[in-house]
Amino acid sequence: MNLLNKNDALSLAKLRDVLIRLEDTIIFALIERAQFALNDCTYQPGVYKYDNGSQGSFLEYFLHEMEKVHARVRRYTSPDEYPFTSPLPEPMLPTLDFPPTLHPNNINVNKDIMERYLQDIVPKICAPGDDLNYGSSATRDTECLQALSKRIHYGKFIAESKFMDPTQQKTYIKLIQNKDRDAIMELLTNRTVEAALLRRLRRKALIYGSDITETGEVVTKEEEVEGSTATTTSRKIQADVVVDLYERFVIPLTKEVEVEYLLRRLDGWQIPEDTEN
Ligand SMILES: C=C(O[C@@H]1C=C(C(=O)O)C=C[C@H]1O)C(=O)O
Repeated sequence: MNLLNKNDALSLAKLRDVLIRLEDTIIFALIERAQFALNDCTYQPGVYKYDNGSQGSFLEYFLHEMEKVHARVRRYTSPDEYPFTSPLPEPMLPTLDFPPTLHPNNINVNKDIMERYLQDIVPKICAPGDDLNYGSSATRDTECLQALSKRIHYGKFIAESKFMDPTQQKTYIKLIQNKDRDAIMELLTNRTVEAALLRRLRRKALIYGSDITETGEVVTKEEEVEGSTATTTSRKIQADVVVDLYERFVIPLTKEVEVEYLLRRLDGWQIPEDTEN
């Protein structure tokens, strides 16, 4: 998809294809991270001294330096004029800014992503302990966080696309004018799409998380299950963890981004006459 092409950028079907592809990115990023131990010291503030004077954890230092590079490069690649006719809140392209102060949203999405990732995800996918691979695990953490942030910030494009739907625009305008957050959330929610996503995600996590031999067999291991030995598939990541991550965290945050975006959608925008009540 070309985000600089307005038709592509606002086609709901194309945007949903991007979210589907990002499922693969996120699952593989988690699998990459899961090969290293927890390495808890990389998340503790003040363990190391940094040349930029930062007080944060090793991971925060790492993210900060990465984001500096991204910000510098973006300056040279942003088009002068973004081809949307209506304003999109900054930053226009989803990024993981750090330190996480950034968004014009009330919610501090990236701080939420970071907290939930560290509390809920890393301890479930990594072996407890320390394997001294601090640089490797911080690199993988960065990839996971950037993929999650990108996915969740796509809510802005999804929301714009839903708002531009001529059959829905009047209703959205009314709800936005009434600041009816709950009704906006209800209107933008598509439970069929969510349920299909969770089913697909479980299958992907089962398949991508398996090891395959050169003759195509799925690698198995012998395991003690309730007192007897059973043959189970050896998995690099538990499908439940991935599904739970989406159900409790990725989808709800994407929708919060959608609502926050829509609540600002009328600011500085002239409502077309034929849409006004
Ligand atoms: C992203 C969308 O909006 C909502 C959020 C979804 C998600 O985060 O996966 C899925 C369906 C909708 O409830 C969409 O409609 O595709």
